[in-house]
Amino acid sequence: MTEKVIIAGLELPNQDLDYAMEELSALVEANNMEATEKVIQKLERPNPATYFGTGKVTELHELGTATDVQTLVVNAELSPSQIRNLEQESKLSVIDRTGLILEIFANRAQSREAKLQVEIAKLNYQMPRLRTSSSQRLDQQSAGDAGGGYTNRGAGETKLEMSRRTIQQRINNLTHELKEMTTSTAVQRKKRDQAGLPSVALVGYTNAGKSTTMNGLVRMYGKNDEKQVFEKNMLFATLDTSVRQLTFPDQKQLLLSDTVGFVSNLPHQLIKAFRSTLAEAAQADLLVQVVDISDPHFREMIETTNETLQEIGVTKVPMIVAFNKADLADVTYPNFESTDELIYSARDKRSLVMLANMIKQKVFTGYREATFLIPFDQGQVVDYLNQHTNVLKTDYKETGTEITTELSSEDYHRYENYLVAGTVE
Ligand SMILES: Nc1nc2c(ncn2[C@@H]2O[C@H](COP(=O)(O)OP(=O)(O)OP(=O)(O)O)[C@@H](O)[C@H]2O)c(=O)[nH]1
Ligand SMILES: [Mg+2]
Repeated sequence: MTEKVIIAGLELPNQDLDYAMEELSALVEANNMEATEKVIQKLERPNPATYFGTGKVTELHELGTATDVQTLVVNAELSPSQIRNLEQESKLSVIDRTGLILEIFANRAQSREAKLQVEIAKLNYQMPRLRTSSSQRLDQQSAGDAGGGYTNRGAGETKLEMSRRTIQQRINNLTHELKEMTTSTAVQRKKRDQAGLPSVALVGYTNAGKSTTMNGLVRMYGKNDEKQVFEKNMLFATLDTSVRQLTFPDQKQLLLSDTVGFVSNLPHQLIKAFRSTLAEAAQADLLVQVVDISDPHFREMIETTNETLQEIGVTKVPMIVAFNKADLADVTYPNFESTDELIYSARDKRSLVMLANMIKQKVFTGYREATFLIPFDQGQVVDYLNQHTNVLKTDYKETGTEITTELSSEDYHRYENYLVAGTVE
């Protein structure tokens, strides 16, 4: 049964609380809960003790009793003492925004890497919050996994210190395990880089259609054995990075990656723990920011994505903004606004061709045409050029195979020795 909750937020100066509360409500739903009551208070600044003002806290307590709701979800990251005080005075079990997002991530994580990352983020969040029910909830979710036993309310101070030490130890162990795992991921990435293929990363707000776009492109340009990634109408369906190879009809190839989506104020514990997963975007030659143009708040979502990219240190990678789900909005598609902007639908083939062409135009800029004369005993070079470059013409001469082809500057330099005079720059 879905748990009913009260969502509550402070309207501080210069804040669009309406949108923040809508987002919070979607996050609540993503955590299998239902926001049946919404409470808002206008304040100059948060109350340091209970976040909300005293009168509002009483109101929350009464509302909980009247509607038989036991849980309060607050639209902010609260300090440990704020959670404790608010729980005591409202008699409600309090979850803050960070705790909520951590719960969703914990429920979604499938791979060992994602599970480790979420667990580390959770422990870092719990550490200063021992004895509050927010951390208890998280603890119950992973009972037996996180060690347990350290969130007992009213535990003695010594026991608390001991628990903190145990948690720190566990964080260290998990971080070590994760590091070993990500080292092997980094090695894989290096191998891919050496293969010389450009890489493109899909980024954007959660549920924008990144995975659907990836699957569409893979269906059209992937090898037959390339697996589809998980796509679903829910927040944070994807928590792992997947990489797929695309080969276009002109033989040009690239690597496309799909990764975790963003939401505003993504908890810093998660950003830190997911650094290696998010690194895929930082290493890319091109970003495609997927935006759900059918959502009235798409502008805020772009803002959120750009802010998050900055926070993870992705500032210099060129980007195409791809406005998806045009079929649900009242706009013409596919339609490119400029070389950096496209309106499309990930479910539409013509759209995907257009997106692919825009991507190709950006990443294959260093490509050039050249003619090589390959001696007959160098068959492997002919094979390579046929498989990896866009061969335009093949002639058999007395001394070898003459091939005119379009190729990356890397490949050009690799076979420079075979260049036919006249094509050398
Ligand atoms: N109508 C319509 N639905 C779309 C389109 N693209 C994606 N969707 C739907 O939007 C939902 C989310 O798509 P995903 O591809 O899983 O989104 P995502 O960006 O990968 O989301 P996360 O992994 O959760 O961050 C799914 O139900 C898709 O079927 C589109 O062009 N039109
Ligand atoms: Mg996804």
